[in-house]
Amino acid sequence: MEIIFGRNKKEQLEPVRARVTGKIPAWLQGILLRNGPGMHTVGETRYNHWFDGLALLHSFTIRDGEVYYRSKYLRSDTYTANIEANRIVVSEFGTMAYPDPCKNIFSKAFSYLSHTIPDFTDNCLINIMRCGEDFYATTETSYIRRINPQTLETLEKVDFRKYVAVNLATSHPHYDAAGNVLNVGTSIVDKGKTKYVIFKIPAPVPGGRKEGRSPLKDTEVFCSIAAHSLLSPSYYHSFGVSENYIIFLEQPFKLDILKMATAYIRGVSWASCLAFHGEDKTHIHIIDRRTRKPVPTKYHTDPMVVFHHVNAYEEDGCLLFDVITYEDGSLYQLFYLANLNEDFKENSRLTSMPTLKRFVLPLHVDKNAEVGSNLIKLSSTTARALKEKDDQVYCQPELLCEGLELPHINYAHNGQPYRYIFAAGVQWSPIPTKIIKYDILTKSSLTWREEHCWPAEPLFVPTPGAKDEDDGIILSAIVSTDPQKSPFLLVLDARTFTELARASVDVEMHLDFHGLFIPDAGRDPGKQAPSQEAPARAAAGRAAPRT
Ligand SMILES: CC1=C(/C=C/C(C)=C/C=C/C(C)=C/C=O)C(C)(C)CCC1
Ligand SMILES: [Fe+2]
Repeated sequence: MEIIFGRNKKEQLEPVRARVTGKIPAWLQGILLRNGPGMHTVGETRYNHWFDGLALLHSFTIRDGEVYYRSKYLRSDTYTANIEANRIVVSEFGTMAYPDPCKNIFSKAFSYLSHTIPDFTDNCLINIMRCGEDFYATTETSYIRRINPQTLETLEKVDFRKYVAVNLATSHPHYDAAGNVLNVGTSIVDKGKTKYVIFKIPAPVPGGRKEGRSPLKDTEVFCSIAAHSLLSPSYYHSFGVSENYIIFLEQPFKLDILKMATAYIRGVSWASCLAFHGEDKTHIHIIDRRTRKPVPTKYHTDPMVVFHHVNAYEEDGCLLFDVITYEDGSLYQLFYLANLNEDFKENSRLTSMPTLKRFVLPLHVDKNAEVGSNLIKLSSTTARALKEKDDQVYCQPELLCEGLELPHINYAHNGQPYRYIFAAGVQWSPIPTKIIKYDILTKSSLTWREEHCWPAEPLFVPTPGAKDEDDGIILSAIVSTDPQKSPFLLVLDARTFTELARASVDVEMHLDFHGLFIPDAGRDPGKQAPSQEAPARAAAGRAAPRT
């Protein structure tokens, strides 16, 4: 584990050609662009948590059967300030930093007494967001950094707060067919209110970037949801969308705002301000995308913690959504770097297994239905929704499968009926050891694994003209802890899970979090697909600009 978490990774600025074994399909042309932490120490100082590490972008450029790899640290203001000071001077999720107060790194950074919520880091290490022709590295604060997907250079810093009142925003936006981006963020005690804000970044005007127009300027509030508690909004990492609805889980895993406001003077991290409240329920908020208003029914379920939504769709007057759930908030505790060492097996044991669950909500509740009756009549599921008094519905999910994380689907089916989930497989620890294809219909799965190999989130890329949901390939960057084995890009046939090719590189590669595939211009694998009409397709499949 030392190889993965202990060392700072070197950048690979010059593209290095990979050794390809097997055959990469000729149609697969583009860039797999990914993000994750690569530097865990600066000078003599070290971060406490894996999610604190400085963002290292890396990419696999796939062209005519060849693969080129490169990596580059995101030149965030956080990175620059740390490197200049030769120590950690900006606080991250699990590490509170104490900079020289004379050096003001961020404008409002340390005016803790006048601002309840401090300015957060721009170390955007979690994912890549696509916004028209632009790509951004993202994290969960209000900052995103535009990047050049070809050279991995860092471009401007964008603060969502300039356009919409959010202090935090997820790293898992959704895209629709028109190229609009939908995301959700938390607005903390703004005008005496704490709310969750669903916001939309409209599809950019074609050619707008050339005129210096950023689509972010047109960001608008889609809908907002008042938080149940002013001083303890929920933490969330993603949300769900179906064709007509948005699903937002207000879960009992909460940020304590008063603790956050005093964290700096108390010498504790942001992570210590997050807590699971097993005594509270999970509120399920459903927004109608057509009216931009919450539906009148109040849905709730037992306390749980969800990081990743998988998908959602509507069927026979019901809204179905699939999420990976935990029984408590212990997952993030397992990623303290002190645990990710030789005693990893003992220190990082999962106490709550990630469990794929299907929730089914009745969209129209019969006023005359008896209290206590099950409102779900679908034969395909055992999920239940029990009528309670005062328009309330208590949801009992169907348990589908255990041990899945970092789920991915064929995005043409986002918000639509679907059958397959591609995911990383975890066993006793939260670090994935396999890649899984789970078939929701047959409840069976296919697995890829190899000794000493640690796979990243698998991404699905459809074959051009594909008719079937699983007609395509799976891409996953694999890190190896066997010194004899180089890291590689794995290409699997998504249908059979057989290996089509691997592209090995003799470089240090980091275990990443999330990313996307940018098909080459004119070679959009989704373009000819019949399922093209599915609402979410276009934005996910549009080609990258050439610079
Ligand atoms: C800095 C910071 C945060 C950072 C959270 C991060 C960095 C979460 C990473 C999650 C990952 C990587 C999940 C993987 O699936 C909070 C808690 C939002 C709020 C306070 C400031
Ligand atoms: Fe995630």
